Amino acid sequence: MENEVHMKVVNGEDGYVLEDVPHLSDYIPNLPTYPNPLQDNPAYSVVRQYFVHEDATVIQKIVVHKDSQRGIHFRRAGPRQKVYFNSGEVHACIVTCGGLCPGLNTVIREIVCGLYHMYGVSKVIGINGGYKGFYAKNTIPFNPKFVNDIHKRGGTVIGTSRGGHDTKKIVDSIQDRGINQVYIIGGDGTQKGAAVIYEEIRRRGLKVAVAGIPKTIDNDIPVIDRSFGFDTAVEEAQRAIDAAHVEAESMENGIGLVKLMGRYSGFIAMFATLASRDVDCCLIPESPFYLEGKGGLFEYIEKRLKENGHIVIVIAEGTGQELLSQNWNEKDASGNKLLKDVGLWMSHKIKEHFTRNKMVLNLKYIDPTYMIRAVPSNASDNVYCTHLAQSAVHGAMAGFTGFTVGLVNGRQTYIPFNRITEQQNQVVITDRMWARLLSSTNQPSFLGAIEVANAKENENAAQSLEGENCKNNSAEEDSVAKLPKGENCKNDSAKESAAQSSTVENCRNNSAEEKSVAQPSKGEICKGNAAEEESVAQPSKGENCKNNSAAYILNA
Ligand SMILES: Nc1ncnc2c1ncn2[C@@H]1O[C@H](COP(=O)(O)OP(=O)(O)O)[C@@H](O)[C@H]1O
Ligand SMILES: O=P(O)(O)OC[C@H]1O[C@](O)(COP(=O)(O)O)[C@@H](O)[C@@H]1O
Ligand SMILES: [Mg+2]
Repeated sequence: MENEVHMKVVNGEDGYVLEDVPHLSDYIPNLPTYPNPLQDNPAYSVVRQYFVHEDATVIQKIVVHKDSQRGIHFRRAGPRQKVYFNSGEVHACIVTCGGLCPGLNTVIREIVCGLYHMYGVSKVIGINGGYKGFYAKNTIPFNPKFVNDIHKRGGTVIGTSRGGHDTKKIVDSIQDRGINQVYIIGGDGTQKGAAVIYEEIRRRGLKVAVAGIPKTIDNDIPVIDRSFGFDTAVEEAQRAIDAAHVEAESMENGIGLVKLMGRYSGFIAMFATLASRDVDCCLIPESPFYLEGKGGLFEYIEKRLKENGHIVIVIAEGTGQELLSQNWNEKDASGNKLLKDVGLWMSHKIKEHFTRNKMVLNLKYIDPTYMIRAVPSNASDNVYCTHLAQSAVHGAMAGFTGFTVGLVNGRQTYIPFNRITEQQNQVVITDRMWARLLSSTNQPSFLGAIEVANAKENENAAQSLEGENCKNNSAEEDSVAKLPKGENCKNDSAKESAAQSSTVENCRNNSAEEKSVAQPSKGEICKGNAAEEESVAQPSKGENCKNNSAAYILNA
């Protein structure tokens, strides 16, 4: 099978780059268009400029200097004046793949309802049990009544699975059933699968729009501000941390150990720790640690027990796998490495150490990993899921294909598949956010001077515009590498202060999202605003940046 990737990159003035998404008209000539039925919908007719301008794009990096190039942009999502499907013609399907995540049912509900209520589409089916359901199972007919209450349930009403991605069989099934819009909800693996489905559909010249909706409880998908369900997961993790804290502080030398999800990325652990304030130590895959000796974990535990009588430790599941699973190469059906239980390993190690040192210890290990992803999404994730689903529907109706919908700097965008599958979003331990965590827990960084220097160097190398970008995703901030030694941002739940270097550094935060704004000179204003505002960054003059609803500003 041909494995061709069609990139659409448009270059403009002053370094403007649009990483565009494909359109059905790119490979099918003379497609008819229709007026968007939304123009006659009373709910939307009152909206000023409801349709998105065809040139509207969203900038990826909102922190700029006065001489910055305009940089990478993505196409803004939303309804278009013209659509490429008429209502009666659409036969849509929805599939969910990979691990569970809060909000899956909300996304399903809103795709179904969006298609019905906004575009008058009544043929929508669910593919049962992930990718293999395309060729191995019966489909589930959807309508607004069927999906009415599903957002109140965890999981996915159409089931999910790992493995079973057979591109030919899947596209045969799409073709045989006459499906012409495919909504694919899943993580990095799923989006890679969606990309090859799109390429095969294109190779066959089919009028079928393929839209991805990124799902990952680990928040490990790059480019986007955060993934849906992440907020819920962090909130749910609080319950486990609270329980661990209550247990630990009620006993002599109490240790509460909580394992949270995070295969390669420790975002849930980091945010749950920052939110809780009861955690004394947070361990994530991105930050190596060691147990024995000076500066090690055991020394720190002993110190905290002496000072405080108890300690709460949060550990992300992918942490320290190299310590406990050498020569372990088992994989799940999708090819993801199976993890060993680092929480269990850690509790044995701690007990062993303190027994050896004849210290009384009361350790309680809590593993809420599946509990935090099996719950229904919270209110804010529900709104977010609705927005994502509707953006996907608008995109497919407008004829875009081969895209993932995603929030970039508070705006809904269409992102080409390759952009979100080529790398993984990870906590950058040279960023202010991790420094903020270290300062809030007071834990050792476990890094020697050489490792710190290396981490900073790697991070600097990864940044294309030296000194002028912050990675725009949920947890990442402009790199602390640029701060003189010892100048970290400190955090204190409602009020935060960012320590300054002599030259720069404001940072600005919102619960799940952080951006940092370097302010080298003057006149650079930050505004918080509602999620739907125009104009993200104005690099040429004024250097303003606007952020979304929950944002607040941190001034050093
Ligand atoms: N490189 C790939 N190409 C095609 N399909 C893939 C690829 N990686 C994963 N998949 C498929 O995507 C689905 C979900 O992948 P998985 O890694 O389990 O979860 P997630 O999408 O949440 O990362 C599985 O059905 C798997 O077979
Ligand atoms: O659901 P499984 O197969 O037990 O796998 C658990 C894994 O799923 C996750 O929750 C999410 O992983 P995916 O995004 O790949 O679905 C990981 O945090 C965890 O390691
Ligand atoms: Mg994955």
